[in-house]
Order: sequence, then C-alpha cells, then structure tokens
Amino acid sequence: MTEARANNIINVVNLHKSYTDAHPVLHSISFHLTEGECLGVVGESGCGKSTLARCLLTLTGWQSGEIYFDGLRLSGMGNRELREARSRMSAVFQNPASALNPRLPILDSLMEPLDERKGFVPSFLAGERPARRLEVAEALLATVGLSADALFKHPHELSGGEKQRIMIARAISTEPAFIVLDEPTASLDVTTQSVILNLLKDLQETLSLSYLFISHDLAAVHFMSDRIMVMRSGHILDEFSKSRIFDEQRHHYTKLLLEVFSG
Ligand SMILES: Nc1ncnc2c1ncn2[C@@H]1O[C@H](COP(=O)(O)OP(=O)(O)OP(=O)(O)O)[C@@H](O)[C@H]1O
Repeated sequence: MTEARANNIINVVNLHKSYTDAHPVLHSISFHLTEGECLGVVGESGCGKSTLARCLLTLTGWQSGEIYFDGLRLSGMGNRELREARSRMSAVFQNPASALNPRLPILDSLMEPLDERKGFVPSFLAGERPARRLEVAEALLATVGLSADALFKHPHELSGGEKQRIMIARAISTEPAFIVLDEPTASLDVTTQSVILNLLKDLQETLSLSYLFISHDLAAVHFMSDRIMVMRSGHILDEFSKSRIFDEQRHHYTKLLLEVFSG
C-alpha cells in the first residue's frame, strides 16, 4: 500500500466511489500530488474527473480507499479537523458567473474567505504591508492583473475573464496547500483561455502553488502540468511526466488523445 509521503500534499490510495451501487464512477484510484507541482488530469466528459475533485475537496463521500491531505487521513477526521483541512484547500471551477453572488459587489465576494479569518494577510502580500481590508483586496486584484475599479462593480459588469481572475484571486487569498482547477477556462473564448492559463502558470511559479488541473483539453493540460494522468471510465490509464508525453510506451488511449489534439 502506498504510504503518505512527507512532501505529498495529496495521497490517494485505492479510492472507490459510486453514486449508485450499480455504477462505479471511480475504480480504485491511486496517485499523489507533490508540494509545488501541477498534476494534470485529462479525460473525456463523464470519466470521473470532477467526482475525483469533489472527493479531494470533501464535497462528496466515497465508499472505500483513503485520501491523505498533508499526511492526514481525511476519512478519520472529526468536524473541527475537517473544517481546518477544508480551509487549506481551494478550487476554481468552470463557470465564474455562478460562483459569484450576483447581488454582492466584487469586494465582498473576493474577501469572503479572508473575512472569515480576521486579520490574516497572505504572506505574498506581506512586502506591501496592506493593513486595511480594502488595501488587501486591491493588492489581491493586482496579483491577478486587475485594477481596483473592479471592487465596487457587480459580477454582471465584468467579462468572463475578469470574473475568473476574481475567482483565482479569491482561491489564492488564503494561501491554500493545494488548489483544484476544474476546467477553469472552459467557459472562456480561446484568447482569454490562453491569458488565464498563463496567469495561473505564472502564479504557480511565483507563489509555489500546488495544483490539480482538470481538463478534457490535452493541450491545456500539457501546457500547465508537470505530470499528467489520463482517465477513462473511472480508471487512471496512464500517468507520466510531461516530458514523456510522446514516448512510445504511452497507453494507446493517450496516443489517441494526442492524435485528436494534434489535428
Ligand atoms: N451527483 C451525482 N449523482 C449521480 N451521478 C453523478 C453525479 N455527479 C456525477 N455523476 C455521474 O458520474 C460520472 C462522472 O461524472 P463527472 O462529472 O465526475 O465526470 P467528468 O469527467 O468531470 O465530466 P465533465 O468533463 O463532463 O465534467 C458521470 O456518469 C456522471 O453522470
């Protein structure tokens, strides 16, 4: 059995999940995510990528197997420990419009996670020494390339790309141990997709973030990831470091995906 290793933020061992008895969605999945790396998960629609993300974020339960977060077994945690673990994870999902409260100004949606932790200022802003809530919010927006004007707007006044930048700023604000990026550019036009992917990659490098990057788009996964897992029908078929993507030993399904994406 795979042990929870010291620098593994996530260690998944034989995870099995089904929503109904008849239809397993994840079949005994095992993998790890190392501190500071981006692990890409690619696979066709319905293969179980989002279910896997939801298990890691403890948004849904699982039947058997274990998930270790920072060395600690999630299924063995009491409520307080679980709350603490959840506060050290964050996620950016496909549709920023549905993630932002339409009635709240951006300032309040952006600052919600930090408002729950009175006085916490992320260390990557420490050099700027922002003291007041508004200054922290402005500094966070600057981190994702937005000006302070956005803070008093409502979501409908921002573009899809701007809204996703807000969600990214919110996700990094608490300095999470890892971030799930679940199809973060799927609702955006092609040019904006590339801008957002570059932003996510820059942030990962400058802030040493750990990402689980989920997409059906192998090109995006290849661009973002240090390692890649290929999923199909709830199984991990192939797992390799980015530099090995064109190796002869790749699974035939990986080769098929490569053919599709190389046109
Ligand atoms: N809450 C749920 N209840 C029952 N079945 C579900 C639920 N959520 C997902 N499923 C089923 O689980 C399977 C995997 O879905 P999941 O959303 O994890 O796949 P995915 O790879 O993320 O797909 P997509 O790329 O389309 O988002 C699908 O057959 C789906 O219908």
